[in-house]
Amino acid sequence: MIFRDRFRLLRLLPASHAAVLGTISLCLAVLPTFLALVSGRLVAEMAAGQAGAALGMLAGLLVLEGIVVAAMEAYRQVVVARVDGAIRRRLRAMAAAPRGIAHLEDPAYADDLSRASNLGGWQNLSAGAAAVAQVVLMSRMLGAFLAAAVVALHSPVTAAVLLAAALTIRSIVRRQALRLHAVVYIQARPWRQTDYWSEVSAGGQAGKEIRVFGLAGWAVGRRTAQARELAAAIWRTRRDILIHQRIAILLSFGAVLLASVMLGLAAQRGDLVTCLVATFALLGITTIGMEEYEVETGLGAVRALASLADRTPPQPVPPQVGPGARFENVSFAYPNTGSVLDGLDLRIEPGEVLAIVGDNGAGKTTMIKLMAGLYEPGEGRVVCDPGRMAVMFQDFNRYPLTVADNVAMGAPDHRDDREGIERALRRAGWDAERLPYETVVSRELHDGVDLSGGQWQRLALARVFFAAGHGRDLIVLDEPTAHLDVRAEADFNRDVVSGVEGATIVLISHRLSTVRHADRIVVMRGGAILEDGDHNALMALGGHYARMFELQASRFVESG
Ligand SMILES: Nc1ncnc2c1ncn2[C@@H]1O[C@H](COP(=O)(O)OP(=O)(O)OP(=O)(O)O)[C@@H](O)[C@H]1O
Repeated sequence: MIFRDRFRLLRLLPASHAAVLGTISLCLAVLPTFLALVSGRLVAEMAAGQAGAALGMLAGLLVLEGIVVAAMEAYRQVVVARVDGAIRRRLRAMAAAPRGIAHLEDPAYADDLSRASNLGGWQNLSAGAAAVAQVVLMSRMLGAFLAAAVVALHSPVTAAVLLAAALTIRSIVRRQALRLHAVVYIQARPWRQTDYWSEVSAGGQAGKEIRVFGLAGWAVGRRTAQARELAAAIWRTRRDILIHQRIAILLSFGAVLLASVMLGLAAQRGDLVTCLVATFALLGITTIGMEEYEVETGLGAVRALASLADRTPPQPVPPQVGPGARFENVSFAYPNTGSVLDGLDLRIEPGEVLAIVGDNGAGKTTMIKLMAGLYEPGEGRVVCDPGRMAVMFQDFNRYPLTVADNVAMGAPDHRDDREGIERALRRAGWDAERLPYETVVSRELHDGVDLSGGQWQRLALARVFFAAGHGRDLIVLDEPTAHLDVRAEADFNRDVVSGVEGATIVLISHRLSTVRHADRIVVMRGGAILEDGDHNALMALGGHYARMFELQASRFVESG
């Protein structure tokens, strides 16, 4: 297990980087031994009154050591950034690959995602740093063995004792690193919550409500309290580890004592080389803790990455079905909800304008998500080709780009089709005089402007029209007129509902004036279809739709 994990770490390093890194860290690991040998020789030469070659070699080695240390520091940063960058790219690709989004809403998946992507952040779970540390660690172990071998030439017993002390200290340090890491690792979820409160208290998104309700102090306080609690667990473990350093300290002390005794004996025998080598070997082992900690913490990111890769759902082949769509006895529930759709049967005929209405939470948006393949049904079958769909969700995306680029997102391969973009915008009723097509729509970006709710909605509609212009013939609009004024809603009914030829249109709306001209209206309740027919038929039926329509109409009569 340990070896497999560590091997995994090494495999993160591109071969060329691993070779250079291995060479540099090997130099760093063996240089102390050579320095010791040359120093010993220098002393011997000085004693014989003929210092010369050794002095030059020592100076050369010291310069070399300086260069290698500086090279290691610079190169280390390059490799860490490269490995962590590659992992981030892999994570993004892995998270974006599945057609569905169920995995993104799974808290355990989100935990691993933040463990694997919080590279070098507060948790210091940097896989790159761990991979580098693993190479350094191996080189240092090799260096320690080399030093011990030189010591063994003079005193095998001393070499064995020093080596045993080194390995024991290493194993103690490793266990301590593991303990500390375990505390950090389980904190992925609470730290995500803490990040949320940071964003709420200081970010722009929630700023309006935070000010209106005077929540700033409360949000900052909540973030601080949570962060303190999490940090306290780490500090408790650190303190505990510090208190339990006895054995490591005793061992180090014993090893130093042994080296000192050797120093005395060696000095008496004039055998200074041995004691110098022993001292350097000791110095090598006492600083092994940092790498151990980096390896253990970085392994957390690597394990999370492996677990994400294992859980990435297999990719179903997108169905190549004709226009329209079908729900065949479909039942569906989200992980923590009861049944949302219950044995739903619905046929959406090619070329028809179908409206779906129903109370809040009736399952209308869920139907769209199933059609788009964002979730798989629990039972039954949804026959629909997501590749033919152009969807405007209620919470459509607001890209911090220009007006034209926002539209182009509907068919990114055709972003050069300026004419098509402008046509789509005109059809969505865009006021190009007030907001030219090159206006950047983002309040965060320099020179950007924010849009009103209705303007954003027109932009999202234009995106769908642009997609439809490039071959998407199943248009789905979830609450397309929610933010539009009355005149714009009337234009919408004229231009969209009756103006699109050949395409199938699915409209979801609580505004019954938006859907009354649809070819067919289905009324959803409790995850199943309650009523089905056109406006006149449903009015004649005098059921749920008729009551909702009369209620909305009477409100206009009263206020008019
Ligand atoms: N991602 C989700 N995870 C868990 N439950 C969800 C999720 N999305 C929706 N639900 C639940 O599924 C039910 C149906 O939601 P859905 O959005 O489909 O309703 P809707 O008919 O579109 O409602 P509305 O008219 O309010 O937009 C709701 O009870 C909601 O709580």
